[in-house]
Amino acid sequence: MMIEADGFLPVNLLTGFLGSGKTTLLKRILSDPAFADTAVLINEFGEIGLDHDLVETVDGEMVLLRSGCVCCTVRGELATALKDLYSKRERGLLPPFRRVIIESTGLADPFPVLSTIKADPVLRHHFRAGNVITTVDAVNGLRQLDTYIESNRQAAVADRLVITKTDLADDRTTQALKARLRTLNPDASLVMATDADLDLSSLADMREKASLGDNLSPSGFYCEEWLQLVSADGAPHQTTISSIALRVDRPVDWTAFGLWLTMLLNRHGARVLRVKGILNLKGEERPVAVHGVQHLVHPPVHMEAWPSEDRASRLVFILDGLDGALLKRSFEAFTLARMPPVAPSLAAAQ
Ligand SMILES: Nc1nc2c(ncn2[C@@H]2O[C@H](COP(=O)(O)OP(=O)(O)OP(=O)(O)O)[C@@H](O)[C@H]2O)c(=O)[nH]1
Repeated sequence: MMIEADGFLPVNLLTGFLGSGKTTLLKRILSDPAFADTAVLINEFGEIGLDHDLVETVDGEMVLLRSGCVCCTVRGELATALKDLYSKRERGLLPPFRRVIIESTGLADPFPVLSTIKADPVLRHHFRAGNVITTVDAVNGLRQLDTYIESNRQAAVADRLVITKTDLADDRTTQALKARLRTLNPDASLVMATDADLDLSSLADMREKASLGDNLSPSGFYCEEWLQLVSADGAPHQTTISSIALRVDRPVDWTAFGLWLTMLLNRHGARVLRVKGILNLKGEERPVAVHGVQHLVHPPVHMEAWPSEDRASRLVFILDGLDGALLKRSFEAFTLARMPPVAPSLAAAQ
């Protein structure tokens, strides 16, 4: 089946620092009927694909969601993923989606993503830059802007700034964050994720356009200029960021795990940029999703079902200046010590 008279499909970029609420916003977007006919590309950071696992409706690398969206994981180059998507659309293997949303990783520099479309001769015949939607966490946002250049870049190139977690932050902090964002990016519209009246469709560039004249969005125009500005003297410097994935095959004791995580974040929260995972807890049929961002631990969420056959507990940590190998040893010592296969004294006697 061939698609008729295609225009240029807008590619919207959903970005924002680690744990700032990109996936949470994306889930809302995916369930909004206004976003039927949307293809969503999800990127991953870390050794195992937890982003992918944590979207409960996903099964495999490319799925059709009930809402009419196509959802895929980007494994290699973004340009390849976009071309693949377009070719499947043309061949009628996918519904004729009208727009794309890419969820970037929390540490992504938005500029290469935006320039991918402009730079690629094939892509620029089918796609155009849509909106950059940037989530900023009200609890951790100011500190992240002070410390990480990526956070500044993500905010500076945004067409839409979405402040999340205002329900967890005091009003003064939220106002200070707003003022800071306004200085970095006076033109973007600024909304609160918790606002009951938030019109999600106003965040993305929704329209397929027929003429090339429309083929440049403000972010496409101003991107390089802005990046130079926010990279100027006095801007935060890149630090040592690494990720570590942990895996435990035996069910985990929630109390032991909770204690270990609390101790870790009390002591090193500033250096634990993000922790997320899926846990197989002792005595629980369903998996539990855990999320933390620096000192903030979000309430654990019981998921409906395991997303795949794999029943192991899996955690990904993104660390700044903290030794992942040490963290792994501490986790293993702690969790294994609390759930020995046989009593240690018996094991020693054998
Ligand atoms: N209370 C509250 N929690 C939120 C809000 N937005 C997101 N969260 C929680 O913050 C945690 C991280 O949210 P995600 O949506 O996974 O963040 P993310 O930006 O996709 O994370 P990464 O992909 O790891 O960078 C989760 O536990 C969410 O439930 C909000 O507005 N209020």
